[in-house]
Amino acid sequence: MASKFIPRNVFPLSESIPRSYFLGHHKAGLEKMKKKIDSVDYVIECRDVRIPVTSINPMFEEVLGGKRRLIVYTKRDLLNSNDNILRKNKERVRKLDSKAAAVFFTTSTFSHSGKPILEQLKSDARATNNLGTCQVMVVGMPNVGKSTLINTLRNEGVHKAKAAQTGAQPGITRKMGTPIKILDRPNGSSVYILDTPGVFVPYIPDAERMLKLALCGCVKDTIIAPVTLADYLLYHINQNKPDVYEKWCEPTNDVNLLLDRFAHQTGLLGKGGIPNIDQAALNLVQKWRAGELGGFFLDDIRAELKKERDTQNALGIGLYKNKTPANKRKNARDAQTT
Ligand SMILES: Nc1nc2c(ncn2[C@@H]2O[C@H](COP(=O)(O)OP(=O)(O)OP(=O)(O)O)[C@@H](O)[C@H]2O)c(=O)[nH]1
Repeated sequence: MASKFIPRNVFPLSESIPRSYFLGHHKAGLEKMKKKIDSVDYVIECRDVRIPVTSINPMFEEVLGGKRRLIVYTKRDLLNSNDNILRKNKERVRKLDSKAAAVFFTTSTFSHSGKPILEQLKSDARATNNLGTCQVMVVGMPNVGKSTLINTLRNEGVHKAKAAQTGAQPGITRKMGTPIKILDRPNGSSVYILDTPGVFVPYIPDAERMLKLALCGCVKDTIIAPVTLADYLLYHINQNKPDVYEKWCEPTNDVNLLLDRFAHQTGLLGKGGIPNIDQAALNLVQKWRAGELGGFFLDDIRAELKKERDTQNALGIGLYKNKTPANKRKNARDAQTT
């Protein structure tokens, strides 16, 4: 009788995994946001629903300050966890955003998906300038789907064609765009939206977070070795549904075996019939990104929330600032001395 397959429950992280991907246009984009923020009335922050914690960029907290904000978890179609897991995780995710005006889980590639967001903006986004136009800035990590969301909102809101360029690789938007109209409100005022370049963080101390961001496409595919990325994907697939790759290979923890079989069966062979393992690894990752190999959370949201809280409390920054008893005492002391 065949022995039962046991998936790995820990992924071996190599020290050689790069931890940074902070490019010139990320830095410039962040600077531009800082300059622009005073003339912006509202912020939409996009995060990838598969990595709801890992795709938070704490640097936005510093830049965006207290601007009224709604959070959009993008690429909802790429999750097909069972309803119970999804509901529980959505509740956990919402806890992250207690200060947000609203939270949405959206598939921007579906038509009409922007409707609830537009309804929210219609009633909630106020213009602070004399012209009565409201400016909304969209921010997020690279490739989370900001420009796609903008196009959907524009199409739904003012029935106009695509205005922002989109693409499967990060870094398609490199400069802050010009304002794009997405809504005419009954009171005669309009809502305009600004696209911004995706911004990464300067250094990711946790190598596993880097792998998650890379797997979701926030990092260029040349940064992490394709076989490492495919191995990390295999680790997650095995914990969720190993039968998604049964047409190529039996359940395995050996990425080289899977890639070898995949390369042979999909014709990825070089001279002398040698399988092109790197290309096989990239193709496998792309299949997952296209939703063909199951959709699941990469973040263990409960564990990530705890890790995030611990890190940010230690640094005294970000989402959890002011929330610990020690911080509350410090804030009370600060308030007394000012
Ligand atoms: N399946 C799926 N794909 C999406 C969705 N939203 C965006 N995408 C895809 O994700 C990729 C990145 O989308 P963009 O809108 O270009 O992302 P961006 O955040 O503007 O990227 P940068 O230019 O790096 O800032 C594209 O291939 C989109 O088609 C979604 O809801 N579902």
